[in-house]
Amino acid sequence: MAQSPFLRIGTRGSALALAQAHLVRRLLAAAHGVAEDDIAVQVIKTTGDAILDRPLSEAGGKGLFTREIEEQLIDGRIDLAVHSSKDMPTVLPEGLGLVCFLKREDVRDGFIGRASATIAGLPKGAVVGSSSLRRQAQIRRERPDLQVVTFRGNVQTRLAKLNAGDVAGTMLAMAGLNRLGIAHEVTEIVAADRFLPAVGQGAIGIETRLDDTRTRDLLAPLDHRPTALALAAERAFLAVLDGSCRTPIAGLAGLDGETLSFTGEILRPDGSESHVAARSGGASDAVALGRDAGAELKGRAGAGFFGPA
Ligand SMILES: NCc1[nH]cc(CCC(=O)O)c1CC(=O)O
Repeated sequence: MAQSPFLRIGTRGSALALAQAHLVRRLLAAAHGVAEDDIAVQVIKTTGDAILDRPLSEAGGKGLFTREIEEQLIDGRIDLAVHSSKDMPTVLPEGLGLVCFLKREDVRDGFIGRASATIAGLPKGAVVGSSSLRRQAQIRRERPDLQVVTFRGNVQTRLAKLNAGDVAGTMLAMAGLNRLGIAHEVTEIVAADRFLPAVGQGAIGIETRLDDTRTRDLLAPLDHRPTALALAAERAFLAVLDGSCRTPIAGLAGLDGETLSFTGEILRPDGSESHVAARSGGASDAVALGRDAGAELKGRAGAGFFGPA
C-alpha cells in the first residue's frame, strides 16, 4: 500500500460487512483507475458486535452498530463507512450523512426451512427463529400457531443454529445471502408484497463527513439515483414512525420512469393487526411521500399500537 492510501474505508468485521466493504473498494478502484491496495479497509469493532446474548432492541437499538465507526469518521481516521442501510438510524451524528447508495440488491426475504421448505408447510407449533421484530410479526400474521423465537448473531451463526436443529426454519435477507454467496440455502423466496421488507433492505449506504467534498466527489460515480430516491422516501417514512426499535415497521419504494411509489406497513408484534399506506408521486417528492405515509399510519395506529412502551 502507498504511503498514504487513496481512501480509507471503515467497516464492521462480520463476513457480510467485509463483503460489502470490499465491493465498494472494488467499485472505487475501478471508477478512479487506482489499485485496490491503495484503498484501505479498516475493521472497526462496535458495541453491537459485542452483545450477543440479548435482543438488540433491548440493548439500545440501531446506533450500537455504528457509533464507533462514526467516531472514526468524525476524527478523520477513515474517509467513508460502508453500511447496510437497513441498520442505520434515521438520525445521524451532526456533520455526517449517507451520501451515496449503491444499486440495490434483491429486496426480498428468504425462508430457510429444514422441517419444511415453505412457511405454509411447517408443522403446527414449529419453532422459527428470527431476530427481526418485523419478520416475527409477519410470520405470526400468517401462522399464529408457530413459536417464533429471537435468533441473534450474524448470518453464519444463524445457519449454524438451524443446522444444529435449534429451529425448524429462519428468515434472512436475500441481499445478504447473495453477497455471501449462500443464497442456495434458501428454500422459499418470499415476495415483497407478502413480507414487505425493512426500510433500506438490500441497499448499501455510504456515510461520510458532509464537508468532505473530496470523498463525496469520488463516491459520485457509485451513486445509483433510483436507489437513493427510494431510500429517501423509506427513511423519511421511518423517521416519522421510529419511536423506538421495538416496532415492527416495513417500507419499500421503487422508481418507475420518474414515478416513485412507496408502500409502508406497521404491524402489531403478534401479527394480529397491521396497516398499510401507499403513495406515489414525482421523484422530487420522495421525502414528502414517505413522510405522508408515515403520518397516515401514525394516525391510524393510535397510542399503544406497538404494545406497552
Ligand atoms: N440486521 C442484519 C442485517 N443487515 C443487513 C442485512 C442483509 C443485507 C441487506 O439487507 O442489505 C442483514 C441480515 C439479514 O437481515 O438477513
